[in-house]
Amino acid sequence: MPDDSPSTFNPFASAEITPPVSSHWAAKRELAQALRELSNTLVTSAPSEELLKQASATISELNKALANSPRYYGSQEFANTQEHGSRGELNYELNAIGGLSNPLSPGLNMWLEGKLAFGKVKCGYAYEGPPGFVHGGYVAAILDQFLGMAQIAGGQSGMTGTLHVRYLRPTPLNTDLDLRGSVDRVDGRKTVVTAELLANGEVTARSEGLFIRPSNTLKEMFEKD
Ligand SMILES: CCCCCCCCCCCCCC(=O)SCCNC(=O)CCNC(=O)[C@H](O)C(C)(C)COP(=O)(O)OP(=O)(O)OC[C@H]1O[C@@H](n2cnc3c(N)ncnc32)[C@H](O)[C@@H]1OP(=O)(O)O
Repeated sequence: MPDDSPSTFNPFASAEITPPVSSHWAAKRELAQALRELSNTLVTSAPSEELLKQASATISELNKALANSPRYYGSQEFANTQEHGSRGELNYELNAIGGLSNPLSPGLNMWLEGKLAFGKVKCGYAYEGPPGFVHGGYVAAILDQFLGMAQIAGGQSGMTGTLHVRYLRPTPLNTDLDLRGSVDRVDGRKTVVTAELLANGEVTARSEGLFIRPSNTLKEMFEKD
């Protein structure tokens, strides 16, 4: 069973995308990207009703075929198989905001340069809130995930206790967005991290997160009996 021992896997050492652990996960990344493209097409097109119904039927068939394979519910269950990589590797694939094998994730890429954290992401039309702009919930989620990675520079990692976001201006869709952040202070199990989200060099949102290293172990928190 996985334990709390530190993993050597570190996808945040550079801006390079870390390769998948196996050809299986390479294929999953490809399918996730195809599904992202499908989502983008669905929310930006007006096909005939007939074509829409045909697409639903085709996709339902595909879903049935995929569902008829071994199933693992969540990254912990995948990790327990010991055939799909470590918990860290699986989080890198399946995470809701950064996971390359998760079609709902906008694919946030993040890394550390010394004590400074950097990130890049682009949100297509499926992430629209105000017309032409990224939904504020996604902005907050992207910042949360980014702050959660940046806290590593403080020497520990924990769960988000509080997240504060100040939305300065709307964040545009289909635009390369940059993130930068750093640890403000560490106080016992608490780490306070700040970050900015930028579009075309302008800050669109500023945030501060308080991360708390839990009193219980990862095993207690994430592994079911
Ligand atoms: C190593 C662990 C790694 C975890 C995975 C890392 C993944 C990172 C990915 C990140 C990206 C993804 C991000 C996500 O999506 S993370 C998902 C969103 N966050 C959560 O679901 C967190 C849910 N909450 C908890 O699990 C626990 O309550 C935590 C772990 C937060 C604390 O439970 P614990 O039992 O350990 O705490 P304690 O009672 O001993 O209190 C300790 C101190 O903290 C203070 N306090 C407590 N709660 C809060 C609060 N909410 N705000 C402000 N302060 C709070 C408390 O007053 C006390 O202060 P003091 O009296 O000492 O001054």
